[in-house]
Amino acid sequence: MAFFKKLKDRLFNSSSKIDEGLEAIVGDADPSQQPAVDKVMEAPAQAVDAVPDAKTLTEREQPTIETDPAEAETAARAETAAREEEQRAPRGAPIAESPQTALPPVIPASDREQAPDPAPTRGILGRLLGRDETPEIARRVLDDEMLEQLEELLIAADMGVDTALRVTANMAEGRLGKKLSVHEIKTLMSDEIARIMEPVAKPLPLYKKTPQVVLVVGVNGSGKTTTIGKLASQFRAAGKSVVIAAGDTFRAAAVEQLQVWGERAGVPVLTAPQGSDPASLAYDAMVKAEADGADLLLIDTAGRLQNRGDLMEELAKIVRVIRKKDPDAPHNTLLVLDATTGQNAIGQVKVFQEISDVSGLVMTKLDGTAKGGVLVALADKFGLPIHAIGVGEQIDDLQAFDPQEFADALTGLER
Ligand SMILES: Nc1nc2c(ncn2[C@@H]2O[C@H](COP(=O)(O)OP(=O)(O)OP(=O)(O)O)[C@@H](O)[C@H]2O)c(=O)[nH]1
Repeated sequence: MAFFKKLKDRLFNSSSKIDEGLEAIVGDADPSQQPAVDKVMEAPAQAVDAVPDAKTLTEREQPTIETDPAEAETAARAETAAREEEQRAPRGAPIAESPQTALPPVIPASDREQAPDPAPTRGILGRLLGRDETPEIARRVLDDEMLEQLEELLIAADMGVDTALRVTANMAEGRLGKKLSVHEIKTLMSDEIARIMEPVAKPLPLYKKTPQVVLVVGVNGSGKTTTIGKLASQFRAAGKSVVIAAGDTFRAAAVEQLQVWGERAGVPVLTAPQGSDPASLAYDAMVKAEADGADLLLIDTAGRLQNRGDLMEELAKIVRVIRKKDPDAPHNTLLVLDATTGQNAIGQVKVFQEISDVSGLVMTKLDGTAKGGVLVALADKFGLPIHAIGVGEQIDDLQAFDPQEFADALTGLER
């Protein structure tokens, strides 16, 4: 549960976008559908009018208190003076200036206008039982117009037109004309999204034959280095021995960054002089991994998509060379995608599928983006396994992909 909370908090930007959108859509009901509000019996009312006012209390209490008449007169005078003083005083906060602002401060300002007046909604039974028929749950009839609005909401969360259409069409099946609350819509939406994602939620497979070679590809800045560091750390924690090869030999900064991650994870990082052949480094890394009896070899690669032909050739050469040591290598080609690029991630999968043999995905930066829906589009379009998701910059911010948890977090659903 704590884990879900964490993911939900991390995906706040995506979920809050859908959350707010759904509230607006349901609140946007055609007046002809009224009454679109169901009243639900709730826990005993907040005793707004059950709290006796101070004056009543004082009057009730007076007879029980024996006092000297002179003392009582002095006290009465003091009380009157105090009351007059109170009425004159400007009362620090504007709280009591209007009945609206006199609501208890625990109700957030945004909710104050909508806070139902308890008096009119109280039924006879409610009064007798001291209960209120609150809160009111808004509902809206699921029709074509609402479906279109839901579609637009999902497209705005970067789910893409095709996937948004599929999700809403399945949500509508057998439910057109039914009145739905925000929570019911979220549940339907979340279940539908989870259903699409279920088949692709697969952790990185581990093979008996070692070293298992994992080639990590993706455009610059997508989070390859960080993901390699996080993966190395997790495998180390699981008792596996890991070697990293800093295959982006053109960028000194990339190599240095990988060395830092290697230190954090306690894993050796093989480097080569700037500008040297990454294929030759990959070969050396294979030799070292075999000699060390390593379980895993993680190879970082360059991500300069601007020159697709060169990158394709570079990756092909790395593969050719490591196959001299193991004809089945690389055993996995992980494509790292940055969630903040939204629909661009679709194009990146297409390109990397052309230039390498992508076997699975890691999506990074799902924290702090409102574009998390792109992962649903990727699952729907390509069906490639999603091995993990990145939800932060720290070493333990790489999580296994859980479709239902992700779908709940994306839609802001509290179960
Ligand atoms: N918020 C967040 N930031 C991340 C995540 N993964 C990576 N980053 C950040 O994204 C930036 C780029 O990450 P890198 O790992 O350097 O990306 P790269 O693909 O190796 O990029 P190059 O080194 O340029 O090839 C860094 O500032 C990371 O800290 C994540 O899951 N969440």
